[in-house]
Amino acid sequence: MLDSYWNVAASVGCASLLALTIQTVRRLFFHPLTKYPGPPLAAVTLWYKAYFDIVMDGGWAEHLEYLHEVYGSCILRVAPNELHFSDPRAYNEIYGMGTKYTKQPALYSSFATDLSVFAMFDHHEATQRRNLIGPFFSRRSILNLENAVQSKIDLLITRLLEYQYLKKSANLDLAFRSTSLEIITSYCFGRSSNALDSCDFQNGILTAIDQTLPMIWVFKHFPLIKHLLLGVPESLASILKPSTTGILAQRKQMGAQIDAILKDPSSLKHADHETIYHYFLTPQPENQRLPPITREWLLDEGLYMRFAGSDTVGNTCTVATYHILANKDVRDRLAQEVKEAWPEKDAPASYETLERLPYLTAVIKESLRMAHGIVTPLPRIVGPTDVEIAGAVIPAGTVVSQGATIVHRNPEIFPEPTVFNPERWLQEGSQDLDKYLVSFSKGPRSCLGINLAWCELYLIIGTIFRKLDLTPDNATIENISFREYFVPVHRGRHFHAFVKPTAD
Ligand code: HEM
Repeated sequence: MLDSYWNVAASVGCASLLALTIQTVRRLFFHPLTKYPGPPLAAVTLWYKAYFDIVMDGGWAEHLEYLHEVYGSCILRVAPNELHFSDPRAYNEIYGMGTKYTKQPALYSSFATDLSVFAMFDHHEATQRRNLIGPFFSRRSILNLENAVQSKIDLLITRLLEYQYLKKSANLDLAFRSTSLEIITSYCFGRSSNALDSCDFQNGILTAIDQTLPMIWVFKHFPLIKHLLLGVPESLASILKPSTTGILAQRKQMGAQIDAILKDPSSLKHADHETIYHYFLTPQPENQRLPPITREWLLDEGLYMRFAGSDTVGNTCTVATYHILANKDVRDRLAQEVKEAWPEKDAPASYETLERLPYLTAVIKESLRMAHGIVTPLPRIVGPTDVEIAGAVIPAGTVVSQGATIVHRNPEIFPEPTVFNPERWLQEGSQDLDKYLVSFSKGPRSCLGINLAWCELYLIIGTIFRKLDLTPDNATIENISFREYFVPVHRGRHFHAFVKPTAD
């Protein structure tokens, strides 16, 4: 009896080994991507990438830069069925207008917001959903709700000014993330996150986001874990893995808000301004009818919006402030320009006034370049037929991507890429650089919140450097170095500064 078990086990073992050997040989020598250079291990197995994502603590984007240097090629095979491009002209061919490549489900399902527009794969469905949400983030809507944004920035300034009496420096990383979180929560949902009221800007939602982010690589490479942790009762999931409590707490809190609205949609009439719920719950024209709007759909969309709108803007403001304070010339020129346009600092300055300032605009563009926006290369599946990218024929079904960090750090486009140099955006012919600023991505799946993001960046950076005199507290570049968890995650000591009001 025991013998027959051993025989079965040995046969299964041999068959598995044989299958693995055949797969390895096929991937190495007979795969359509064989002609592209890259690490052989990456061509054979997805565990190569998993190692850099999980074990190297969000180290994939950094490793890609190293690989392009080592192999000296602008197209690399970085997984059995995946190519990464470093030639910046490829960016438009992968993501630009007119492309209809599908987002790669393996990555976009890792965020536990499967029903959001962000995680939609079908091009037609995503376009329909974007058309529904788009007007809410149009420039006109942003201008209408500018006061709601400005009032949160005024609160930020008040909170930061308290630090002059506390005799300690303020954590600007948390302060900016709290501000963008508060803005997106109020703008989209008509509620306050209370993030700007919490002591030293420490608050539950940011903690939950920080707990959730490291899980995305685990969920991507081990999807079963995601289903198990999110499928079991809440109390059990948090015992199994405390970092899921963040996701569960967020779902619970926003779920309660959605339940209240679905129970009594007329409560929306009392909101201070329009929210995304007004858009979603307004009956659509017959010819554009979307699938029925469910609680789960609203929940996934809301959770993604809150994530998309908070860390991205907050991180860009932190990177901007770090570099402006580290460069006296930049700081002086910026402060002077803003002061000239906004002489009475206690009177409000509008977004439209600030966006006309050329130096402030250049500072924001340079900050977006150095903050990158989303640091994970955004994977797309090409098809339905073979296509040409960067002059090479790419077989249908191949996953392709180009990281924003690769474009933003290209010395041929941005000489001395590690230097914060707003002047590069003001030189003759610099309009051509705009097409290489890819922080918001490009084309049909580019950022839906871009208008709100620009408005926030102008108002936050303009107001900070008009009203506050900041002195960095032991700042080093490590304060803004990051690990790649889709968005940049700052691991070390956060960027802190002492705060005083400006003289006039
Ligand atoms: C500096 C700030 C921001 C940056 C750099 C940024 C960047 C990006 C990028 C690169 C994408 C494409 C992601 C992908 O293809 O996987 C994206 C998508 C998206 N962003 Fe933003 N974003 C910012 C702010 C915002 C804000 C304030 C919102 C408002 C809610 C927002 C909402 C979205 C949404 C809904 C998508 C998904 C669009 C789709 O999949 O079709 N973003 N963003």
